[in-house]
Amino acid sequence: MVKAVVLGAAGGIGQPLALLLKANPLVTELGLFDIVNTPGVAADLAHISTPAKVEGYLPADDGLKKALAGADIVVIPAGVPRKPGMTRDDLFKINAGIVKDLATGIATTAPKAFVLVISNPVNSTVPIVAEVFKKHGVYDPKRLFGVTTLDVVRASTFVAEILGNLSLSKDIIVPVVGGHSGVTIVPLLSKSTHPLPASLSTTDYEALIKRIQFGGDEVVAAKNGAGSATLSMAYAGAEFASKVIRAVNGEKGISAPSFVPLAADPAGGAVLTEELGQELEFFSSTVELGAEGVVKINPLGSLTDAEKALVKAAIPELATNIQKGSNYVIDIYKKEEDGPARL
Ligand SMILES: NC(=O)C1=CN([C@@H]2O[C@H](COP(=O)(O)OP(=O)(O)OC[C@H]3O[C@@H](n4cnc5c(N)ncnc54)[C@H](O)[C@@H]3O)[C@@H](O)[C@H]2O)C=CC1
Ligand SMILES: O=C([O-])CC(=O)C(=O)O
Repeated sequence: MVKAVVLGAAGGIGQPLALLLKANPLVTELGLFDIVNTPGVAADLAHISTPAKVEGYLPADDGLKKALAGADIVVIPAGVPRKPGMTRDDLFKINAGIVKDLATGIATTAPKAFVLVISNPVNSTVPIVAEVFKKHGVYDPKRLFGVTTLDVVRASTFVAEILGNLSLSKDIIVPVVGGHSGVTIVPLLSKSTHPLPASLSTTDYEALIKRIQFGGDEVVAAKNGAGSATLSMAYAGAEFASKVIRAVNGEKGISAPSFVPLAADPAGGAVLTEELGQELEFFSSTVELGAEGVVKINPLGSLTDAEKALVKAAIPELATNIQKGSNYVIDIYKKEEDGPARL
């Protein structure tokens, strides 16, 4: 029995993600929460002949609480997407508050759920969820994930394109580490299951790295003001959610890159910190999954000089993004504790 909940379920990602979760036979209950339109989305999905019982909720009448009651896994694609010319960090102003409020709902209603954060900027929204959970005394770093699967999916696709065989893409695994924005996205192409052609020029190699790092911009530009990746993200989110569900159900040997707290695996986290040469509270690396969430954070291992340079370039922005997310919540709680300013 698995109850999956989507927060932001009526959106561009939320709807196709809910569809893919409804199509997953391992999901037996599907809770859909959004500030608009969830009754319609739920009624529509409920006619699909798969096991999951679907229910849609709006904020009225404690809808968030009802949606989250008994949740095993909560996926969060709530929030605004980018328009051309914006960075993911430009979304912080609006999305930070949305994610903080939803995280508060999870902390109070479903504190044991696995939480998969899609809302951007992921490098900051995951720390936001962590701080909310810490405040409520329910923080389990093994259960919190920033969804970076779309970077992995893109890397597989773009490498398959270069190899001239798209049908290979489902087997191609390229670890993509770091974070989820621009230079913080670090594809480790030397570790691809399918090596690039030896004839690939340095220019083409660098173009491939850039394309993986800025794949999101490609979609934002093509949508021309109508949002960012939704369908590929729904696919990626459903893939990652399915891995977490399978691992929780006892399947062994499941791993995937994800932006996780290094505290989820202190020993693995220490090795990674040594490799990075700097302490970061969160980093995306390949993690091994089990019934309780993260079992092991894998080290980066041996890297080419070019990859070492990419990791080095990612760290300052990543550190800033993480701090921004944590401070946002810490400052709010501090102000609440201090009480209203005296006149
Ligand atoms: N992690 C990743 O790789 C990716 C992340 N994203 C991010 O996902 C987020 C959603 O993108 P889209 O689905 O395209 O946007 P969208 O605007 O189509 O949908 C967002 C949904 O969130 C809902 N929402 C807003 N405030 C809410 C609240 N307080 N509670 C519940 N629902 C709320 C809206 O009503 C809307 O239905 C954006 O922040 C985007 O940047 C997008 C693509 C990839
Ligand atoms: O680019 C965006 O804003 C959405 C996103 O995170 C992606 O497509 O990777």
